[in-house]
Amino acid sequence: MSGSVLWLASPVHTKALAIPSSRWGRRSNCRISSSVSVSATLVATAGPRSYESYEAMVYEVVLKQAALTRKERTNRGVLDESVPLSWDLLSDAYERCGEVCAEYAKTFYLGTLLMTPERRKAIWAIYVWCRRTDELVDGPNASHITPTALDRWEKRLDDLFKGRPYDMYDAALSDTITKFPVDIQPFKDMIEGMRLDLKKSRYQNFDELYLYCYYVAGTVGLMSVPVMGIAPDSKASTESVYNAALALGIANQLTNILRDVGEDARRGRIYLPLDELAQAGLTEDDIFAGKVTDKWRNFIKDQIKRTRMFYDAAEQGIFELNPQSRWPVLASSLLYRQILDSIEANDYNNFTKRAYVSKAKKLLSLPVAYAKATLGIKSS
Ligand SMILES: CC(C)=CCC/C(C)=C/CC/C(C)=C/CC/C(C)=C/[C@@H]1[C@@H](COP(=O)(O)OP(=O)(O)O)[C@]1(C)CC/C=C(\C)CC/C=C(\C)CCC=C(C)C
Ligand SMILES: [Mn+2]
Repeated sequence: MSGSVLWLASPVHTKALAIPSSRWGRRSNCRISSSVSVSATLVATAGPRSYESYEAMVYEVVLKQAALTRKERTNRGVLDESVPLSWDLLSDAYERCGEVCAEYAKTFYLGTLLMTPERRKAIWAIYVWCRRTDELVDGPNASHITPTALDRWEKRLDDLFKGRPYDMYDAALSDTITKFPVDIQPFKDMIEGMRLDLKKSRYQNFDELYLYCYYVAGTVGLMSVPVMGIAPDSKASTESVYNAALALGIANQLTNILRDVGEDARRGRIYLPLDELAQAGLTEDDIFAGKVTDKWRNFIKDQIKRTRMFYDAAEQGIFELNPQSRWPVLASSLLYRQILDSIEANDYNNFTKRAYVSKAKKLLSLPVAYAKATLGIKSS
């Protein structure tokens, strides 16, 4: 990781299932345990001070993003440097983003069709940038990706935010940021997550895992809210909506992690809090052995419980979004959440059985989400 490094104390969560934040309604028995280095990006965002947890640092990013939206900040100071694109080129660029989105995320793409054309195009552009970033470390060329390549990708990001896109997809995002108060920080933080992934394959506690989940998925929530918009009649604070967006990203990523335990272990990676693993009487070798025991079932039950708490925290916020933006978010949240049900149905064998949501269930989720979103039905 480049830049300065700040040392801080990270809390031990004596109650394994706690979501580590006073914002989630509790902060239990934090004890100072160990020192860990903090990302330069977050230090740059949050300033040179120490935090009791990574989660507290991420919260500062949330506050900053919410403040930017509240003031309806414009990125426009930079526009003088930009090369204007013809309307034809731009609409082509957005169309291609839509095609990529439809190809990789069909259900989500369908949902975006309900949004206003401006919003839908902007979400496609953000989606494509995120997908391309993820492909760098997860795609076919992933083994060739180095920190230098990520630095180059970040330089490209800086340029497109200054109105100097490299290609069509970048041009769409470059245009999007002139129309919506989207800030560069969550994009930079996602790249930081990819850097982290290149060098880290173990997470000592949930706070470390939380930071990773923020980088690669919570950031998506923060990028999306300025485009999706908050309902004009919403009484919720801007911060609470951003918190919900962050929570949904974290919930999605934790779900991915629980689904992919076996696959990740085969790549030598463990995205689970090692301290909680030890508390459950399990070791890394148990994961590599891939045996479903009662200890494992109990451990995964606890991880699922916490993940559902993040979904619950997110759901409230979905109803504060602009009405046309609610459906795709709710649909994707319902769909993703069902992966957890599937892990349970597989009797917690996430080593060799892939948890998935059947086509029929996916199809059923769409009208359910639509009804909930339009009638404002929140889960009990
Ligand atoms: C409606 C909606 C879901 C909008 C988000 C659109 C968008 C910009 C998505 C980008 C997703 C993406 C490509 C992220 C790159 C990193 C990554 C792959 C993260 C994982 C996604 C799942 O993808 P997949 O299953 O393909 O994973 P694999 O690569 O196969 O492992 C993530 C788990 C992150 C997804 C995170 C979100 C979709 C955030 C959702 C939050 C919001 C849209 C905010 C909603 C607002 C409120 C107030 C709740
Ligand atoms: Mn991926």
